[in-house]
Amino acid sequence: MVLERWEKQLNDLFEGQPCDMYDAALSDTVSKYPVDIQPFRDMIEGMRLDLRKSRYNNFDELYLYCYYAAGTVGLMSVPVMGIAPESMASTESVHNAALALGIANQLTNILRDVREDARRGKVYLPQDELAQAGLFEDDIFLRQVTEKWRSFMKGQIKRARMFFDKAEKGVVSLTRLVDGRYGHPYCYMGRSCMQLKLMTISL
Ligand SMILES: CC(C)=CCC/C(C)=C/CC/C(C)=C/CC/C(C)=C/COP(=O)(O)OP(=O)(O)O
Repeated sequence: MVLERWEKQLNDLFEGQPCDMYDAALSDTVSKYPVDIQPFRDMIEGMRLDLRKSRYNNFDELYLYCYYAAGTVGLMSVPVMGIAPESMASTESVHNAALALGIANQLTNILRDVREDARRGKVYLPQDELAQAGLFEDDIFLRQVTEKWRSFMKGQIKRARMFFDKAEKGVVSLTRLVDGRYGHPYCYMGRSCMQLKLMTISL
């Protein structure tokens, strides 16, 4: 299976034996910076989870998925971006901020793509919170924008914003910031916060 092959290639490239040019680029990065293999393994695990799971009972379960899908990217990025020696922040707090940025970004994508995901049979919203709000899956599938839905979504948007707030504190501690869509943390923050704002306005 593809994911097993990726896992094997991942181990190989971390040992300096890349199998293609993409792996060679990552292998080179791994040789230059103290990158840990675990977030990469966790990302593959997330893909496995996504193949077998289409509902999330509560936020804890959803958080774990968000960690696999995007929190991992935050943890992969920190060793490359570097923590400024003069920064007073602990390594742990910078990792937590990077993790929070990944979670915030993934939550935003989930809220943005609710309908598209539902069409594929996927609901990445906590089932217990949907039930508490008096919502049923048909409200999603039938695209019912009711008062209940509006209020539920406002709560979800608020939570995503909280993760962005948590992330923001860590950015100042980074040393090597690269511009571009998949580079600078502020790019993710700006783009996703704009998406959250547009969602709020359209509710
Ligand atoms: C904050 C600190 C201390 C460090 C930042 C470390 C970084 C760069 C973290 C990035 C985390 C992050 C935003 C991960 C998400 C990666 C991901 C799955 C991107 C795809 O998302 P979009 O680009 O929004 O997707 P669409 O193309 O569907 O819109």
